[in-house]
Amino acid sequence: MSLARMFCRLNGYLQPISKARAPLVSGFIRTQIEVRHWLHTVPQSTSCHWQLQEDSLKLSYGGLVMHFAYVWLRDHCHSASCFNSKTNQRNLDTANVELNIRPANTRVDDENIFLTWPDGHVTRYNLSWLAQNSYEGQNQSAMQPHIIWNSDIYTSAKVPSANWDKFMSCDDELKKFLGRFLLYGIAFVEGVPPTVEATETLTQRVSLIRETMYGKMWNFTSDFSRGDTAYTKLALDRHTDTSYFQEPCGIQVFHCLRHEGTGGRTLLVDGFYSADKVLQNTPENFELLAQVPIKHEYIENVSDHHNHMIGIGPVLNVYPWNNEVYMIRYNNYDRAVINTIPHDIVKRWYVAHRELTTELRKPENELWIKLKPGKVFFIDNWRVLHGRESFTGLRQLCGCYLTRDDFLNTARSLGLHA
Ligand SMILES: C[N+](C)(C)CCCC[C@H](N)C(=O)O
Ligand SMILES: O=C(O)CCC(=O)C(=O)O
Ligand SMILES: [Fe+2]
Repeated sequence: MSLARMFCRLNGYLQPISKARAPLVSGFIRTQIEVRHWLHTVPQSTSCHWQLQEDSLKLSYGGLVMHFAYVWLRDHCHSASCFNSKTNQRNLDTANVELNIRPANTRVDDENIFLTWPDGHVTRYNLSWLAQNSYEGQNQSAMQPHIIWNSDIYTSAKVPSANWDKFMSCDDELKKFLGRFLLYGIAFVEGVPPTVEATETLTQRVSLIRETMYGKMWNFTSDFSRGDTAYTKLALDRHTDTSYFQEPCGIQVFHCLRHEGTGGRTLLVDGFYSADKVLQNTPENFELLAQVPIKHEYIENVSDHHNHMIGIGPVLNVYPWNNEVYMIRYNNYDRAVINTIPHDIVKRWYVAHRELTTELRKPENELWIKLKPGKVFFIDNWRVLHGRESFTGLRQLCGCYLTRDDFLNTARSLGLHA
Protein backbone atom coordinates (compact mmCIF):
# COMPACT_ATOMS: atom_id res chain seq x y z
CA MET A 1 0.00 0.00 0.00
CA SER A 2 1.34 3.43 -0.80
CA LEU A 3 2.14 5.78 2.03
CA ALA A 4 -0.33 8.32 0.72
CA ARG A 5 -3.17 5.81 0.70
CA MET A 6 -2.15 4.58 4.09
CA PHE A 7 -2.47 8.08 5.50
CA CYS A 8 -5.83 8.59 3.90
CA ARG A 9 -7.00 5.48 5.66
CA LEU A 10 -5.42 6.39 8.97
CA ASN A 11 -6.57 9.92 8.99
CA GLY A 12 -9.05 11.05 6.42
CA TYR A 13 -8.23 14.72 6.43
CA LEU A 14 -4.49 14.35 5.97
CA GLN A 15 -3.08 14.98 2.57
CA PRO A 16 -0.76 12.56 0.79
CA ILE A 17 2.75 13.00 2.04
CA SER A 18 4.16 14.51 -1.16
CA LYS A 19 1.72 17.38 -0.89
CA ALA A 20 1.74 17.77 2.85
CA ARG A 21 3.86 20.89 2.84
CA ALA A 22 1.91 22.69 0.14
CA PRO A 23 -0.41 25.39 1.46
CA LEU A 24 -3.57 23.65 2.57
CA VAL A 25 -5.84 26.25 1.09
CA SER A 26 -5.00 25.62 -2.54
CA GLY A 27 -7.41 23.16 -4.04
CA PHE A 28 -9.94 23.65 -1.26
CA ILE A 29 -11.31 26.91 -2.58
CA ARG A 30 -12.93 26.51 -5.97
CA THR A 31 -11.60 28.51 -8.87
CA GLN A 32 -13.51 31.68 -8.84
CA ILE A 33 -15.38 33.69 -11.40
CA GLU A 34 -13.42 36.82 -10.76
CA VAL A 35 -14.68 40.37 -10.84
CA ARG A 36 -12.37 41.76 -13.47
CA HIS A 37 -10.77 44.69 -11.75
CA TRP A 38 -9.59 45.33 -8.25
CA LEU A 39 -11.95 47.68 -6.47
CA HIS A 40 -10.47 50.24 -4.20
CA THR A 41 -11.77 52.99 -2.03
CA VAL A 42 -9.31 55.83 -1.93
CA PRO A 43 -6.56 54.65 -4.22
CA GLN A 44 -4.02 57.26 -3.15
CA SER A 45 -4.35 56.96 0.60
CA THR A 46 -5.14 53.35 1.44
CA SER A 47 -3.54 50.07 0.62
CA CYS A 48 -6.85 48.20 0.80
CA HIS A 49 -8.04 46.46 -2.36
CA TRP A 50 -10.83 43.96 -2.58
CA GLN A 51 -12.60 41.69 -5.05
CA LEU A 52 -15.86 39.80 -4.70
CA GLN A 53 -15.24 36.30 -5.98
CA GLU A 54 -17.72 33.47 -6.30
CA ASP A 55 -17.47 32.08 -2.78
CA SER A 56 -15.09 34.46 -1.12
CA LEU A 57 -13.87 37.97 -0.64
CA LYS A 58 -10.32 38.56 -1.80
CA LEU A 59 -8.70 41.31 0.23
CA SER A 60 -5.32 42.91 -0.15
CA TYR A 61 -4.32 44.87 2.92
CA GLY A 62 -1.17 45.53 4.94
CA GLY A 63 1.01 43.58 2.53
CA LEU A 64 -1.17 40.45 2.68
CA VAL A 65 -3.45 38.97 0.06
CA MET A 66 -6.24 37.18 1.90
CA HIS A 67 -9.33 35.19 1.05
CA PHE A 68 -12.39 35.01 3.26
CA ALA A 69 -15.19 32.60 2.46
CA TYR A 70 -18.55 34.37 2.64
CA VAL A 71 -19.93 31.75 5.00
CA TRP A 72 -16.92 32.39 7.27
CA LEU A 73 -17.54 36.12 7.11
CA ARG A 74 -21.20 35.70 8.05
CA ASP A 75 -20.23 33.34 10.88
CA HIS A 76 -17.72 35.88 12.23
CA CYS A 77 -20.10 38.81 12.43
CA HIS A 78 -19.46 40.63 15.71
CA SER A 79 -22.60 42.74 15.72
CA ALA A 80 -24.48 43.00 19.00
CA SER A 81 -27.03 40.40 17.92
CA CYS A 82 -24.47 37.90 16.60
CA PHE A 83 -21.80 38.15 19.29
CA ASN A 84 -21.88 38.80 23.01
CA SER A 85 -18.93 41.07 23.68
CA LYS A 86 -19.34 40.73 27.47
CA THR A 87 -18.71 36.99 27.39
CA ASN A 88 -16.78 36.89 24.11
CA GLN A 89 -19.15 34.19 22.89
CA ARG A 90 -20.97 33.68 19.61
CA ASN A 91 -24.73 34.18 19.68
CA LEU A 92 -25.34 33.51 16.03
CA ASP A 93 -26.51 30.00 15.20
CA THR A 94 -24.05 28.90 12.54
CA ALA A 95 -26.37 26.11 11.44
CA ASN A 96 -28.84 28.74 10.24
CA VAL A 97 -26.37 30.43 7.90
CA GLU A 98 -27.12 29.76 4.24
CA LEU A 99 -23.96 27.93 3.09
CA ASN A 100 -23.97 29.68 -0.29
CA ILE A 101 -24.58 33.10 1.21
CA ARG A 102 -23.12 36.12 -0.63
CA PRO A 103 -23.14 39.74 0.41
CA ALA A 104 -25.66 41.93 -1.39
CA ASN A 105 -23.61 45.08 -0.86
CA THR A 106 -20.05 46.03 0.01
CA ARG A 107 -18.59 49.29 1.22
CA VAL A 108 -15.16 50.22 2.56
CA ASP A 109 -13.79 53.11 4.60
CA ASP A 110 -10.24 53.71 5.84
CA GLU A 111 -10.38 51.07 8.56
CA ASN A 112 -13.33 48.81 7.86
CA ILE A 113 -15.14 46.80 5.30
CA PHE A 114 -18.97 46.67 5.57
CA LEU A 115 -20.96 43.80 4.11
CA THR A 116 -24.73 43.90 3.76
CA TRP A 117 -26.24 40.42 3.74
CA PRO A 118 -29.34 39.46 1.68
CA ASP A 119 -31.62 39.84 4.74
CA GLY A 120 -30.37 43.40 5.27
CA HIS A 121 -28.11 42.61 8.24
CA VAL A 122 -24.88 44.65 8.07
CA THR A 123 -21.53 43.42 9.35
CA ARG A 124 -18.56 45.69 9.94
CA TYR A 125 -15.11 44.08 9.83
CA ASN A 126 -12.09 46.01 10.98
CA LEU A 127 -9.39 45.53 8.33
CA SER A 128 -6.60 44.93 10.84
CA TRP A 129 -8.79 42.39 12.61
CA LEU A 130 -9.27 40.58 9.31
CA ALA A 131 -5.55 40.62 8.60
CA GLN A 132 -4.77 39.24 12.05
CA ASN A 133 -7.35 36.51 11.76
CA SER A 134 -6.89 35.44 8.17
CA TYR A 135 -5.51 32.05 7.27
CA GLU A 136 -2.80 33.75 5.26
CA GLY A 137 -1.82 35.83 8.30
CA GLN A 138 -1.57 32.76 10.55
CA ASN A 139 0.48 30.95 8.01
CA GLN A 140 3.19 33.60 8.10
CA SER A 141 4.01 33.51 11.78
CA ALA A 142 4.79 30.81 14.30
CA MET A 143 2.11 30.15 16.91
CA GLN A 144 4.82 30.28 19.54
CA PRO A 145 8.23 31.84 18.83
CA HIS A 146 11.09 29.69 20.14
CA ILE A 147 14.84 29.84 20.35
CA ILE A 148 15.85 26.29 19.49
CA TRP A 149 19.13 25.31 21.11
CA ASN A 150 22.00 22.93 21.35
CA SER A 151 24.38 23.00 24.28
CA ASP A 152 26.50 25.88 22.90
CA ILE A 153 23.54 28.06 22.00
CA TYR A 154 21.93 27.62 25.40
CA THR A 155 25.18 28.11 27.32
CA SER A 156 26.21 31.24 25.44
CA ALA A 157 22.75 32.77 25.91
CA LYS A 158 23.56 32.88 29.66
CA VAL A 159 19.89 32.66 30.56
CA PRO A 160 19.56 33.80 34.18
CA SER A 161 17.71 31.86 36.87
CA ALA A 162 14.94 33.52 38.83
CA ASN A 163 15.41 34.13 42.52
CA TRP A 164 12.94 32.57 44.97
CA ASP A 165 12.15 35.71 47.01
CA LYS A 166 11.60 37.91 43.99
CA PHE A 167 9.78 35.14 42.15
CA MET A 168 7.26 34.84 44.96
CA SER A 169 6.69 38.55 45.47
CA CYS A 170 7.14 40.26 42.12
CA ASP A 171 5.00 39.70 39.01
CA ASP A 172 7.69 41.13 36.81
CA GLU A 173 10.16 38.45 37.94
CA LEU A 174 7.50 35.80 37.25
CA LYS A 175 6.87 37.29 33.83
CA LYS A 176 10.57 37.23 32.94
CA PHE A 177 10.80 33.63 34.11
CA LEU A 178 7.78 32.58 32.03
CA GLY A 179 9.12 34.47 29.02
CA ARG A 180 12.41 32.53 29.20
CA PHE A 181 10.53 29.29 29.65
CA LEU A 182 8.43 29.97 26.54
CA LEU A 183 11.54 30.72 24.51
CA TYR A 184 13.82 27.91 25.64
CA GLY A 185 11.48 25.25 27.11
CA ILE A 186 13.46 25.16 30.35
CA ALA A 187 13.83 27.59 33.26
CA PHE A 188 15.25 27.60 36.78
CA VAL A 189 14.50 29.17 40.14
CA GLU A 190 17.27 29.31 42.73
CA GLY A 191 17.36 29.84 46.48
CA VAL A 192 14.22 27.77 47.09
CA PRO A 193 13.89 26.11 50.51
CA PRO A 194 14.60 22.39 49.91
CA THR A 195 11.17 21.10 50.87
CA VAL A 196 8.18 19.64 49.07
CA GLU A 197 6.00 22.43 50.52
CA ALA A 198 8.15 25.26 49.17
CA THR A 199 8.32 23.53 45.78
CA GLU A 200 4.54 23.29 45.74
CA THR A 201 4.07 26.94 46.74
CA LEU A 202 6.46 27.96 43.99
CA THR A 203 4.71 25.97 41.25
CA GLN A 204 1.33 27.33 42.24
CA ARG A 205 2.51 30.75 41.26
CA VAL A 206 2.84 29.40 37.73
CA SER A 207 -0.03 26.99 37.21
CA LEU A 208 -2.41 24.44 38.61
CA ILE A 209 -0.71 21.15 39.41
CA ARG A 210 -1.76 18.21 37.27
CA GLU A 211 -2.56 15.32 39.53
CA THR A 212 -1.77 11.92 38.00
CA MET A 213 -1.53 8.34 39.25
CA TYR A 214 1.87 9.37 40.68
CA GLY A 215 0.08 11.81 42.96
CA LYS A 216 -0.06 15.60 43.01
CA MET A 217 3.35 16.47 44.45
CA TRP A 218 5.69 13.52 44.27
CA ASN A 219 8.80 12.86 46.34
CA PHE A 220 10.68 9.77 45.30
CA THR A 221 13.91 7.80 45.78
CA SER A 222 15.35 4.69 44.15
CA ASP A 223 13.24 2.29 46.21
CA PHE A 224 11.29 0.74 43.32
CA SER A 225 8.08 1.65 45.12
CA ARG A 226 6.49 2.02 41.68
CA GLY A 227 6.76 -0.15 38.61
CA ASP A 228 9.00 2.16 36.61
CA THR A 229 12.77 2.52 36.00
CA ALA A 230 12.58 6.12 37.26
CA TYR A 231 12.38 4.61 40.76
CA THR A 232 15.81 2.89 40.46
CA LYS A 233 19.44 4.08 40.35
CA LEU A 234 19.79 3.19 36.64
CA ALA A 235 20.61 5.67 33.90
CA LEU A 236 17.66 6.89 31.84
CA ASP A 237 18.12 7.84 28.23
CA ARG A 238 16.49 11.06 26.97
CA HIS A 239 12.71 10.92 26.86
CA THR A 240 9.53 12.84 27.43
CA ASP A 241 7.24 11.75 30.28
CA THR A 242 3.67 10.48 30.17
CA SER A 243 3.83 9.74 26.45
CA TYR A 244 1.17 7.14 27.34
CA PHE A 245 -1.42 9.82 28.18
CA GLN A 246 -3.84 11.00 25.51
CA GLU A 247 -2.53 14.43 26.47
CA PRO A 248 1.01 14.13 27.83
CA CYS A 249 1.73 16.41 30.80
CA GLY A 250 2.71 19.86 29.62
CA ILE A 251 5.36 20.78 32.14
CA GLN A 252 7.50 18.85 34.59
CA VAL A 253 9.00 20.37 37.73
CA PHE A 254 11.99 18.78 39.49
CA HIS A 255 13.64 19.69 42.76
CA CYS A 256 16.43 17.48 44.10
CA LEU A 257 16.04 17.67 47.87
CA ARG A 258 18.99 15.44 48.72
CA HIS A 259 21.78 13.48 47.12
CA GLU A 260 24.54 11.78 49.11
CA GLY A 261 26.45 9.88 46.44
CA THR A 262 27.87 10.15 42.96
CA GLY A 263 26.43 10.56 39.44
CA GLY A 264 22.78 11.38 38.90
CA ARG A 265 23.30 14.38 36.62
CA THR A 266 20.33 15.46 34.51
CA LEU A 267 20.46 15.45 30.73
CA LEU A 268 18.42 17.92 28.67
CA VAL A 269 17.96 17.95 24.91
CA ASP A 270 15.83 20.38 22.88
CA GLY A 271 13.59 18.09 20.85
CA PHE A 272 12.50 20.96 18.58
CA TYR A 273 16.12 21.55 17.56
CA SER A 274 16.55 17.91 16.50
CA ALA A 275 13.15 17.79 14.78
CA ASP A 276 14.17 20.86 12.82
CA LYS A 277 17.39 19.15 11.71
CA VAL A 278 15.36 16.19 10.44
CA LEU A 279 13.03 18.56 8.59
CA GLN A 280 16.01 20.31 6.96
CA ASN A 281 17.89 17.12 6.06
CA THR A 282 15.15 14.64 5.17
CA PRO A 283 11.67 16.17 4.92
CA GLU A 284 10.08 12.81 4.11
CA ASN A 285 11.34 11.44 7.44
CA PHE A 286 9.90 14.44 9.23
CA GLU A 287 6.55 13.82 7.54
CA LEU A 288 6.58 10.16 8.56
CA LEU A 289 7.24 11.04 12.18
CA ALA A 290 4.51 13.67 11.99
CA GLN A 291 1.89 11.46 10.36
CA VAL A 292 2.27 7.89 11.59
CA PRO A 293 0.44 7.46 14.89
CA ILE A 294 2.03 5.09 17.39
CA LYS A 295 1.11 3.94 20.89
CA HIS A 296 2.82 4.39 24.21
CA GLU A 297 1.79 2.36 27.20
CA TYR A 298 2.27 2.22 30.96
CA ILE A 299 1.46 -1.05 32.67
CA GLU A 300 2.07 -1.15 36.40
CA ASN A 301 1.34 -3.88 38.89
CA VAL A 302 3.41 -3.18 41.97
CA SER A 303 1.92 -3.52 45.47
CA ASP A 304 -1.31 -1.50 45.42
CA HIS A 305 -0.61 0.25 42.14
CA HIS A 306 -2.53 -1.14 39.20
CA ASN A 307 -2.44 1.15 36.20
CA HIS A 308 -2.81 0.72 32.49
CA MET A 309 -2.45 3.85 30.39
CA ILE A 310 -2.39 4.09 26.59
CA GLY A 311 -1.66 7.19 24.54
CA ILE A 312 -1.86 7.30 20.75
CA GLY A 313 -0.28 9.88 18.49
CA PRO A 314 2.66 10.64 16.23
CA VAL A 315 6.18 11.33 17.54
CA LEU A 316 6.05 14.84 16.07
CA ASN A 317 2.75 16.64 16.49
CA VAL A 318 2.47 19.53 14.05
CA TYR A 319 -0.11 22.18 13.34
CA PRO A 320 -1.52 21.21 9.95
CA TRP A 321 -1.71 24.79 8.65
CA ASN A 322 1.96 25.70 9.10
CA ASN A 323 3.75 22.44 9.90
CA GLU A 324 5.05 23.89 13.18
CA VAL A 325 5.95 21.18 15.73
CA TYR A 326 4.11 21.76 19.00
CA MET A 327 4.63 18.48 20.83
CA ILE A 328 7.10 15.61 20.78
CA ARG A 329 6.32 12.20 22.26
CA TYR A 330 9.58 10.36 22.52
CA ASN A 331 10.03 7.58 25.01
CA ASN A 332 11.60 4.38 23.79
CA TYR A 333 11.02 2.69 27.16
CA ASP A 334 7.30 3.28 27.09
CA ARG A 335 6.68 2.85 23.37
CA ALA A 336 4.12 0.06 22.88
CA VAL A 337 3.81 -2.62 20.21
CA ILE A 338 3.44 -1.13 16.74
CA ASN A 339 0.65 -3.07 15.08
CA THR A 340 -1.20 -0.48 13.09
CA ILE A 341 1.17 0.04 10.15
CA PRO A 342 2.04 -2.34 7.27
CA HIS A 343 5.62 -3.64 7.13
CA ASP A 344 6.94 -1.42 4.32
CA ILE A 345 5.83 1.74 6.08
CA VAL A 346 6.97 0.41 9.42
CA LYS A 347 10.49 0.00 8.10
CA ARG A 348 10.47 3.57 6.75
CA TRP A 349 9.18 4.76 10.12
CA TYR A 350 12.14 3.06 11.83
CA VAL A 351 14.50 4.81 9.42
CA ALA A 352 12.91 8.17 10.29
CA HIS A 353 12.96 7.37 14.02
CA ARG A 354 16.65 6.47 13.71
CA GLU A 355 17.42 9.82 12.10
CA LEU A 356 15.65 11.70 14.89
CA THR A 357 17.42 9.56 17.52
CA THR A 358 20.79 10.24 15.92
CA GLU A 359 20.11 13.97 16.12
CA LEU A 360 18.88 13.75 19.71
CA ARG A 361 22.01 11.80 20.69
CA LYS A 362 24.60 14.14 19.20
CA PRO A 363 26.84 15.15 22.11
CA GLU A 364 26.71 18.81 21.03
CA ASN A 365 22.94 18.78 21.60
CA GLU A 366 23.22 17.56 25.19
CA LEU A 367 23.00 19.92 28.12
CA TRP A 368 24.13 18.26 31.38
CA ILE A 369 23.31 19.82 34.72
CA LYS A 370 23.49 18.73 38.33
CA LEU A 371 20.32 19.33 40.29
CA LYS A 372 21.03 20.68 43.76
CA PRO A 373 18.81 21.36 46.76
CA GLY A 374 17.45 24.90 46.31
CA LYS A 375 17.42 24.83 42.51
CA VAL A 376 14.00 24.14 41.02
CA PHE A 377 13.84 23.28 37.47
CA PHE A 378 10.90 23.54 34.99
CA ILE A 379 10.92 21.49 31.75
CA ASP A 380 8.54 21.85 28.82
CA ASN A 381 7.62 18.17 28.52
CA TRP A 382 6.17 18.74 25.06
CA ARG A 383 9.52 19.96 23.80
CA VAL A 384 12.61 19.26 25.91
CA LEU A 385 13.65 15.68 26.59
CA HIS A 386 15.21 14.75 29.90
CA GLY A 387 17.32 11.85 31.07
CA ARG A 388 19.67 11.06 33.92
CA GLU A 389 23.00 9.49 34.63
CA SER A 390 23.08 6.41 36.90
CA PHE A 391 23.91 7.21 40.49
CA THR A 392 24.95 5.87 43.86
CA GLY A 393 23.67 6.75 47.31
CA LEU A 394 20.49 8.27 48.58
CA ARG A 395 18.91 10.62 46.09
CA GLN A 396 15.58 12.24 46.75
CA LEU A 397 13.72 14.07 44.03
CA CYS A 398 10.45 15.92 44.41
CA GLY A 399 8.32 17.68 41.87
CA CYS A 400 5.06 17.64 39.98
CA TYR A 401 3.46 17.98 36.57
CA LEU A 402 1.65 21.16 35.56
CA THR A 403 -1.32 21.58 33.26
CA ARG A 404 -0.24 23.31 30.13
CA ASP A 405 -3.41 25.35 29.70
CA ASP A 406 -3.07 26.91 33.13
CA PHE A 407 0.57 27.72 32.65
CA LEU A 408 -0.22 29.43 29.32
CA ASN A 409 -3.13 31.22 30.96
CA THR A 410 -0.76 32.71 33.56
CA ALA A 411 1.68 33.74 30.85
CA ARG A 412 -1.10 35.45 28.84
CA SER A 413 -2.48 37.19 31.89
CA LEU A 414 0.97 38.78 32.35
CA GLY A 415 0.90 40.03 28.77
CA LEU A 416 3.11 37.39 27.16
CA HIS A 417 2.43 35.96 23.72
CA ALA A 418 1.61 32.34 24.52
C1 LIG B 1 8.14 11.73 37.58
N1 LIG B 1 7.66 10.53 38.20
C2 LIG B 1 8.73 9.96 38.99
C3 LIG B 1 6.55 10.84 39.07
C4 LIG B 1 7.13 9.61 37.24
C5 LIG B 1 8.07 9.04 36.29
C6 LIG B 1 7.34 8.43 35.13
C7 LIG B 1 8.22 7.61 34.32
C8 LIG B 1 7.58 7.10 33.08
N2 LIG B 1 8.37 6.09 32.47
C9 LIG B 1 7.41 8.23 32.09
O1 LIG B 1 8.36 8.53 31.36
O2 LIG B 1 6.35 8.81 32.01
O1 LIG C 1 15.79 10.86 38.35
C1 LIG C 1 15.74 11.76 37.54
O2 LIG C 1 16.57 12.67 37.50
C2 LIG C 1 14.63 11.85 36.52
C3 LIG C 1 13.87 10.59 36.38
C4 LIG C 1 12.78 10.76 35.37
O3 LIG C 1 13.00 10.71 34.20
C5 LIG C 1 11.45 11.12 35.84
O4 LIG C 1 11.20 11.06 37.03
O5 LIG C 1 10.63 11.48 35.01
FE1 LIG D 1 11.18 11.16 33.05
